[in-house]
Amino acid sequence: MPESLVSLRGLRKTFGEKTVLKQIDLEIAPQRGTVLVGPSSSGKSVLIKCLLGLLEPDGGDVQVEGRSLDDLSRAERERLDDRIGVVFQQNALFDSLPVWENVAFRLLNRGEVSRQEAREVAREKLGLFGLSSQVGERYPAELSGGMQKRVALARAFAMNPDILILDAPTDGLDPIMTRHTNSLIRRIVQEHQVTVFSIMTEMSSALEFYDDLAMLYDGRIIWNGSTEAARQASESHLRQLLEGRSEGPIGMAVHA
Ligand SMILES: Nc1ncnc2c1ncn2[C@@H]1O[C@H](COP(=O)(O)OP(=O)(O)OP(=O)(O)O)[C@@H](O)[C@H]1O
Repeated sequence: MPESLVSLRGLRKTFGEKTVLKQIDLEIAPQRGTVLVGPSSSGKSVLIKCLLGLLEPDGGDVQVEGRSLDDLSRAERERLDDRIGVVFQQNALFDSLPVWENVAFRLLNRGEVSRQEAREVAREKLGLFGLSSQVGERYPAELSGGMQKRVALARAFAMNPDILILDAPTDGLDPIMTRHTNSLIRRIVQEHQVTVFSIMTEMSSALEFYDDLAMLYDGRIIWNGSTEAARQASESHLRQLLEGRSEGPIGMAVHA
């Protein structure tokens, strides 16, 4: 097994005058859960979008299984996309489609299963997140924020991905659903050899449910190691974030 599934090498991303990612070097181990933490506006979502190829980095490279994303043919890229389940921070559901079609979107697009089979997959995946098949017939705009998040999670699982990329997958969920979702993700990593890379804003869940932790600060990964080591780490930025203290080296001001 390779030591890392995804490698980010010297990744840089600038918007106008603002360099959000200065130099990102990170190895994401296969079949483990890695959590990305960092203060608000530190560039976590930008990092994930660069990793997914949704934003073009200004420098550096993203490699999956030792191959640069830039070198993949269109067909290889599509095959890779089929292996990746994604939850975006804002869920990114299609308002014009009923929930079940949102969940089964990729399956339907592939055209390899009937609508009936796709509907059945959607029903099963919605069920994983406590949503009934009646919810499947409704439209995203009719659902609460927490329900929309569950739909986005169900969609991420629809293709039985072996890589899950999650941007704040439990934000907006109640504590019961948060725990259920975190446990489910954990179980899936363990039982199905899935690799998870997830942004988390809730530090106790980050430490409890993930194997490895990387902290993004000032455009760089300033700490990276096991969550077990993170609990004991003395690095001052990481300690402040984990303990949620306002005093410390991380300021609270955010500049647009
Ligand atoms: N498309 C864009 N154009 C211009 N600036 C952007 C763009 N996307 C992100 N940014 C800026 O990049 C910075 C990092 O944003 P990002 O959403 O990655 O932060 P984050 O760490 O995910 O924050 P949070 O935890 O608050 O969601 C912010 O200052 C944001 O305004």
